[in-house]
Amino acid sequence: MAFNIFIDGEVGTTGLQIRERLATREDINLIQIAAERRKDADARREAFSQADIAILCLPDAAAREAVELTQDLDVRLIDASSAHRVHGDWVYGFPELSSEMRDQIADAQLVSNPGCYATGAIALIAPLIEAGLIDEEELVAINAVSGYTGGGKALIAEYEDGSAPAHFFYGLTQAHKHIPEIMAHTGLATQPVFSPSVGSFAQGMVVQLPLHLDEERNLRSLFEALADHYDGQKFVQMIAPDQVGSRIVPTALNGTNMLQIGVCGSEENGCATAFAVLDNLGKGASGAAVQNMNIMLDADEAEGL
Ligand SMILES: NC(=O)C1=CN([C@@H]2O[C@H](COP(=O)(O)OP(=O)(O)OC[C@H]3O[C@@H](n4cnc5c(N)ncnc54)[C@H](OP(=O)(O)O)[C@@H]3O)[C@@H](O)[C@H]2O)C=CC1
Ligand SMILES: CC(=O)N[C@@H](CCC(=O)OP(=O)(O)O)C(=O)O
Repeated sequence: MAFNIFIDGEVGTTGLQIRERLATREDINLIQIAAERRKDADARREAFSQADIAILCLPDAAAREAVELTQDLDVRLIDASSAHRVHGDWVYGFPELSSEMRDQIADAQLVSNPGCYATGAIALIAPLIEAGLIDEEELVAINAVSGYTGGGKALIAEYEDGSAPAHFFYGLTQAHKHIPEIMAHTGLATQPVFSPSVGSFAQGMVVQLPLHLDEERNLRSLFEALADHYDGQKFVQMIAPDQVGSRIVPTALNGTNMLQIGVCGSEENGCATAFAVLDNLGKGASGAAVQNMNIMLDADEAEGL
């Protein structure tokens, strides 16, 4: 028996990648509507009514509208947008965060995919708070670089026509849309200082968490806390301090659903960085959506990824 899946926003950046991941699967039947009717409420409602799960790959406002359209239908939703990430009715779709969260995803009617930067930041901070190596009251900073596909059609066009700079920082007023979910899903009491940036590559991302070291917080304890937390996770790859080398490359995991987590620095100098590498369109978007869908369908979690 095949499951009926509707990708609302199928011709957008995230939707296309999800379609590619699902196209060859025999256990999935894609419900599709003609591209020219993609914003037609009647056509979308008809598709929602046929689907077991709909994956929303839409701007936030359109994702909220989709929820309205499905009010009286029993379709389960996975939302890739940032509309519902701190909404109490929605399960946050980050199965590696805890086994409870994975179980909640499996049973959920409504799952919200984490943001791309938030995936990296939460992946580093939450386990370190849990291990007592970061205090919830600590003042932390998060630095990041993303591929330009994260910026949507306008930014993609700037890079494709050559008018965009090789690298730029943004989010300068400390109001980035991922900050609320980072706080909500780590427990940080004070807003972290977040410095995102974009480089001249389409996909890929590094999120860095700079940390000062002390007797308890050293390279080994940081690495071990993270490695313990992610033990057995098929989409997490740990990089020990002595394996990091001299460069962290944002494009290293492109085309995959993997999340690389590592720690590097100098105990002599008392300074370290915990880092996460991911594909902003993979584990940061379409890969995470497919992984959550697999968990909701009780399919192999790695199927299609
Ligand atoms: N790109 C990324 O790195 C990531 C994106 N996301 C999130 O995923 C969502 C989709 O992003 P992305 O794929 O980049 O966006 P795109 O703009 O590439 O795709 C969105 C698609 O939705 C369509 N659309 C817009 N409004 C409606 C509507 N009312 N009804 C039906 N379809 C509509 C658009 O059509 P049209 O082009 O005609 O407007 C487009 O095809 C966003 O919320 C984004 O924040 C999440 C993680 C990472
Ligand atoms: C490079 C860039 O502009 N990135 C986007 C985030 C990518 C994205 O769309 O994130 P969501 O997962 O929240 O949807 C931004 O900073 O707003």
